[in-house]
Amino acid sequence: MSATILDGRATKDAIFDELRPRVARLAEQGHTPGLATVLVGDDPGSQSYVRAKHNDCAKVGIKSIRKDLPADVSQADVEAVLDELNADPACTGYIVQLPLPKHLDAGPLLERIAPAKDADGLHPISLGRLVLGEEAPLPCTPRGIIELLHRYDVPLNGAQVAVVGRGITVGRPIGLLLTRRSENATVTLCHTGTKDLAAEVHRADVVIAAAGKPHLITADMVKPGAAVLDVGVTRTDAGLAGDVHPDVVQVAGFLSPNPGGVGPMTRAMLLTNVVEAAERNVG
Ligand SMILES: Nc1nc(=O)c2c([nH]1)NC[C@@H]1CN(c3ccc(C(=O)N[C@@H](CCC(=O)O)C(=O)O)cc3)C=[N+]21
Repeated sequence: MSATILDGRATKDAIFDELRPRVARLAEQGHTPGLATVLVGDDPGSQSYVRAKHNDCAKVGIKSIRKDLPADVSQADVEAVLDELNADPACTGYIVQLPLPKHLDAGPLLERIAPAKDADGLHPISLGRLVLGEEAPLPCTPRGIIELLHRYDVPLNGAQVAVVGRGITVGRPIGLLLTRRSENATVTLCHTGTKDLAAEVHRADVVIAAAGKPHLITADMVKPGAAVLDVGVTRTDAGLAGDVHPDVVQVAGFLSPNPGGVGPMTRAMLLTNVVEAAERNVG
């Protein structure tokens, strides 16, 4: 038996089909949503991600604004660009593409984003609201993971979930979403200090691998029939490697591959956050 593949590309396309009429309605009201990206430097990976986001916008009718800055841009010049976007009515929401070059202080820049324009859902105000259960833009990758599971009818209510990795974009926030009453999962957050990772993973109905360690999750660790989501990705000499060993497909009930799983879902949720922000602005 082989796992059912949780197809992030097809699901992203389905979500785009749902966003298109919402964007058209906003446009008719004179409120076409706009997504801006701030990209510093010429890292090829970051450039290709940003390009994909602008292509996505074109597909659903969202206006997109690119701010590409040189690798040696000053902190003050980035701040000026953020202030400009905060004031620009054509920009509904925006992201600062990470990672930033080392000479920039990322924290104060990310905090400078107007919370109402936080498309990533990673602003301290947004994360604080998530903890408090208040309405806010949600972090895109965790939201994409949950959306993918819902669309394939993978049960979360009462499920035991093992999250592997405590990063700010995925591992740290996803437990907050999964333990809301609407999802009702029980979550264990595993990390490098976890004594028996194999045991924690083995009792899980859902495994979210977001550690950034190639092939960390092996077939023997997975409970037969579990849903496994490969979120981490690492560039190795042999090419891109996910956190999940390829043999897991033989044991899992559902598998979200990398690529083709959570990455496209992250982009779909970014656009969803922008459309929701535009709808909030119209009231
Ligand atoms: N402020 C900020 N927000 C982010 O959301 C953010 C970021 N910075 N920095 C980098 C990471 C990475 N990330 C990805 C999103 C989609 C794919 C994606 O769609 N990947 C495709 C493959 C794309 C390809 O082939 O190049 C897939 O998994 O199938 C990948 C990676 C967002 N990030």
